[in-house]
Amino acid sequence: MPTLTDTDSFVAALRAQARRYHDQHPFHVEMNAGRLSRRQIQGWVANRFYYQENIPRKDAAILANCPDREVRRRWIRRILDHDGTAGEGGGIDAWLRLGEAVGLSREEVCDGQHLLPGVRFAVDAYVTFARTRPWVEAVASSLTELFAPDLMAERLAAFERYYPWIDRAGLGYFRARLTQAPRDSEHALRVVTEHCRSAEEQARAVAALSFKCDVLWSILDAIDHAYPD
Ligand SMILES: O=C(O)c1cc(C(=O)O)c2c(n1)C(=O)C(=O)c1cc(C(=O)O)[nH]c1-2
Repeated sequence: MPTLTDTDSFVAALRAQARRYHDQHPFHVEMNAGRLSRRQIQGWVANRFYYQENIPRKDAAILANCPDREVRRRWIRRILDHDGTAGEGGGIDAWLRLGEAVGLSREEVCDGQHLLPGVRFAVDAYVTFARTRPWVEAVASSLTELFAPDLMAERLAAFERYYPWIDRAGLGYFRARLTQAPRDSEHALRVVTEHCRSAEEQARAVAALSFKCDVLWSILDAIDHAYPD
């Protein structure tokens, strides 16, 4: 049986993937230093929409593959957080408001006219991973959200400080994620540590998280390449 130390070192191995998180991508470094142009910010917002709109489909794939009712009952909230409900807009609506705040119409964000092939491939790979891999690995791949809150807080401050042309009303998405991401990642970490007991299962969870870091990095590579200035 694994000891407590095993769980500790497993969690440490997961957290060590922070070294490969996209906060260190040159595009994000430039963004947070206030050095991106309006066109670069617009390109990022338009392309990241494809990630946002596919997150609920990724989470629905996890639900479909998960036999554990307790996990499903908790996980379904993620879908509502993004899709919203009849009475309340969700994250996707909030992202469209961010689009408007940076000068993009809802239509041009929704119809994918700015969507780059590399971003599409990376996001599609994430959804396919959740559809085809064991559900616990897909849950592990969501753990990049352990690293997201610091980046979100830094991004919020940077947008307010360096990009005065962006309408403040459009920043609600990031504010909401500051509380949603820690709540979600804490749950995902509990699920992963409970279900990955053997060294092999733990290694597969770390590999899933590493894959996800590659997804996020590739998205920014494609954006960085298409919008050099
Ligand atoms: O802007 C970001 O840096 C960032 C990163 C991540 C992430 O680390 O996966 C997510 C988000 N945002 C995000 O907004 C979001 O809803 C989200 C869901 C997930 C996921 O894998 O389930 N990651 C992320």
